Amino acid sequence: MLEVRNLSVSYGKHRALDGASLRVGKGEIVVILGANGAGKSTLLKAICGICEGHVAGQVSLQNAELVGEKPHRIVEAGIALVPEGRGVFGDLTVEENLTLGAYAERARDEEAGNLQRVLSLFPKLQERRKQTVRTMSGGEQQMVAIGRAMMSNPSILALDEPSLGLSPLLCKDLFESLRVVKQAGLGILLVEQNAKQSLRIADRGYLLENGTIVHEDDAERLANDPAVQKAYLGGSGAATGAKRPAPVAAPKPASPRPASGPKPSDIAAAAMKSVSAPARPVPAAKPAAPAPRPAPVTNGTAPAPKPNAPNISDLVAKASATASRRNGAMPPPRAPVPAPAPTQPARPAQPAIPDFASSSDRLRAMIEDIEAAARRAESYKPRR
Ligand SMILES: Nc1ncnc2c1ncn2[C@@H]1O[C@H](COP(=O)(O)OP(=O)(O)OP(=O)(O)O)[C@@H](O)[C@H]1O
Repeated sequence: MLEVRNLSVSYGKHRALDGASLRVGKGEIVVILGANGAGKSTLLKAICGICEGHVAGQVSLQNAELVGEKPHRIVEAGIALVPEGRGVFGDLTVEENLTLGAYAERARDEEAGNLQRVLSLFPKLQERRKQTVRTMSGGEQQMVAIGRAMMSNPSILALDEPSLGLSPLLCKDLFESLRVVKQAGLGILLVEQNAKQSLRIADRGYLLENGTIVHEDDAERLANDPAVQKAYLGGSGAATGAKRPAPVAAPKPASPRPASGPKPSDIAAAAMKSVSAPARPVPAAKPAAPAPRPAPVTNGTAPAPKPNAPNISDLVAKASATASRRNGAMPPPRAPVPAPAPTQPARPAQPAIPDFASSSDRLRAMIEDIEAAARRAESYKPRR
């Protein structure tokens, strides 16, 4: 029914999909497995006419050629996409989202019937018809997205990682729902990282590696194939349930900041490095003696920074505490606590004013200045 032949996509010079061929029959679930960046989303986007890259090859549905067609023509032809990230309209109700899905001409005459079909498929949506979608859970929103796609009365439903971000329980529900959708006679093209569960409901599967389909088989054989188990199911016993299901690759981070990113202290240090010089001249009133400047101490137990190796994390924490004090209740002013005298006599070469060549010194000096100003402000009494 859906036939993809020799489909290739390039983003500039980057070949993201290379001669992919596949088919999806009526009432069949076909899963595409592949690691991050393998080209799975690109494949779906190219089929649905929304790919930003250059697309070559053939996509046909019931013998109608679709490559080069506008996305809405492809929806009219009978392919509906549930995009990664769902794309629901958060400020609209469930019913409004579903109704929008019936925009295609092929769906308009059967809008009422399709709505009933979707609501009986997802009873929760029936209960929540009037609920604003953004107030729903991730799993419920995913149901809205699938329901909305089904409202276009498609013959092929393409889903891009629908289980992403769902709890294991909701995943189970989702895959069960897809089984019901299949029973309604739709063909399903499913891109998934959850290999174990998707192979359980799928009829066939394709393995996509670096833009190339490297293997095709029926789902049961794929699930029992030791190579597939090793690459996609987390070990040899996974298909029998003996091992924890593993995604094809590391799951996408929920937040845009990678867990392994730079530490706040590294970011602070890098930011300070970009400051080429102190923002203002060093005040002349600063003590000229070689003794270290009084250390700003936010409480009696805070360690005074070591003259030569201040800890950036401590400084950042102090700066943050200063800011909190300013925003919240002001504690009674504290007298500045002098730093302990250096254990060794200060060397003449050591400047009285910190050497601003070091970014951490600059940061420390700025914080000290800010704290000194805050102390002056706290103890300021206007003359009558
Ligand atoms: N719009 C784009 N412009 C340039 N390169 C892109 C674009 N979209 C995708 N790519 C690149 O094409 C390759 C395949 O990306 P694609 O999103 O299809 O992979 P994927 O298998 O869906 O990955 P994931 O599982 O992480 O979503 C990647 O190298 C990606 O960086």
